Parts: sequence; structure tokens; C-alpha cells
Amino acid sequence: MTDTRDEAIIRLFHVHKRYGAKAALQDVTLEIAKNELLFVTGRSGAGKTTLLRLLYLGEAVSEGQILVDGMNLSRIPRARVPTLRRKFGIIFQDYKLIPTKTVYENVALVLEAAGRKPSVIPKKVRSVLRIVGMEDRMNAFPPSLSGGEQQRVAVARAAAGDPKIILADEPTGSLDEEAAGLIMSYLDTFHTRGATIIVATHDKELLKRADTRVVQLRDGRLLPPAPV
Ligand SMILES: Nc1ncnc2c1ncn2[C@@H]1O[C@H](COP(=O)(O)OP(=O)(O)OP(=O)(O)O)[C@@H](O)[C@H]1O
Repeated sequence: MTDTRDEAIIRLFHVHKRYGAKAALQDVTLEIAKNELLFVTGRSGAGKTTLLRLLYLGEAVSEGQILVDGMNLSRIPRARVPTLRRKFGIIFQDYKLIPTKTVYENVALVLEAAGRKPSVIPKKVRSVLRIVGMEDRMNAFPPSLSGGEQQRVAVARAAAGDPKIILADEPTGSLDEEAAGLIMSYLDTFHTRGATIIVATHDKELLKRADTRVVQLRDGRLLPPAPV
């Protein structure tokens, strides 16, 4: 008999997150399977970013439990937080690239911080930049790139360390349709290579994809799945 629980890489049990009197998430229970690609949607303020932040201990839950790849986030000692964070690659809507470092350096920094051997870093950086079509711009500085190009570098940076989980917070929010489609195609590539991917988005074009599970937050609560 298959135990479906073993296939989950992330589990949230009755998770609440409060900021003072504001309930950003209320009683969220959710399982995300290994190598799933999941969209989290909902209006501005519904709790999408909060949900992503809780997964890598960017914030702690107020109540409830989260398990990530076997780690119970309520119980992990501070010394193990870097081990948790290395499971994630994170893509932000506003790219968050370092403007004074080149494209190459922005990606290499993540690998250096993760303690990768210096001898393997150049090959790895070139390989992820090649996937997102930015290898020929590796000596450019982010301010000289378009928004779509910066986001492609941000995707490469998130994927460079071969994280088990990639979180993307409105990754196409400031891009036109064509650039947004490219970003999603690169995320699909890393998904095919085995990553679990969670995308928080309002982008109606992305949400039209028939093959991807969509969960919806409203005022911090997860809506029940729509009947099929
Ligand atoms: N650090 C914080 N302090 C206080 N309130 C916060 C904080 N972070 C989020 N909130 C509140 O929690 C609620 C959920 O915010 P969150 O950023 O998760 O929403 P979101 O769905 O990601 O919205 P958007 O699509 O606009 O990014 C909002 O009402 C927000 O104002």
C-alpha cells in the first residue's frame, strides 16, 4: 500500500500566523508532494508571501506545525537553520540582485555561501546561466539588464545550489507576457530536473495552466478545492 504521506516534502498542520492583532494566516493545513509544482493564489494581502516565509523560517508560526523534508520547524535548533535554508532557492518579484556585482558574481555568491568547493563553482554558474539564456551576459551588471533578464538571473541564482524546493513570490508580477512565459519555462526546466516548486501568483495567464494544482488563500484561509 502506498503511504501518500511519505511523498510529501512539505506539510502544514493547522498553521496560524498573527502579526499583532492581524491574522495573516488562519488554520492552514496543506501537503505539498515531492517534485510538485504548485501555484498559491489569492488577492493582495491574502497571505501568500507569509506562507512562503514560514517555510524557510523567514518567520515563525504563531500556532500549528510545519514539516519540511522531515524537519519539524518548531523544533529545529538554531544551528540547523542554515541546513533548512539550503533546501530552498528563493525568487522574489523585485529580483533582489546585488547591483554592484556582475551576473556571474550574483550567482556564484550563493554557491560560495553554501560552502561549495571553489573548483566546481565556475562550471555550475555557467551551466545555470546557460539554462536561462544569460551565459553571454555573465559579465554584465544587473542595472544594465531588462526586468525580464534580471528575473532570469534571479531564477538561475535560486536554482544554482540544486535546492530541493524553489519558492517564487510573484516571479512574473512586473514582466510582460512574453518575459513571464520565459520565466515559467525555466521554472518548468528545474521542475523537470526534480525540484519541488511553489509559485505565489496573481498572474491569470499562469493560472490557466491545466496541469498544475492551484490553492487559493482568502483572508489568510485556504479555500477548499473547487469541485471537478
Ligand atoms: N511583517 C508584517 N507585519 C505586520 N503585518 C504583516 C506583516 N507581513 C504581512 N502582514 C500582513 O499580513 C497580511 C498578509 O500579507 P502577505 O504579504 O502574506 O499577503 P500577500 O497575499 O503576499 O499579498 P501581496 O499579493 O500583496 O504580496 C496582510 O494583511 C499584511 O498587511
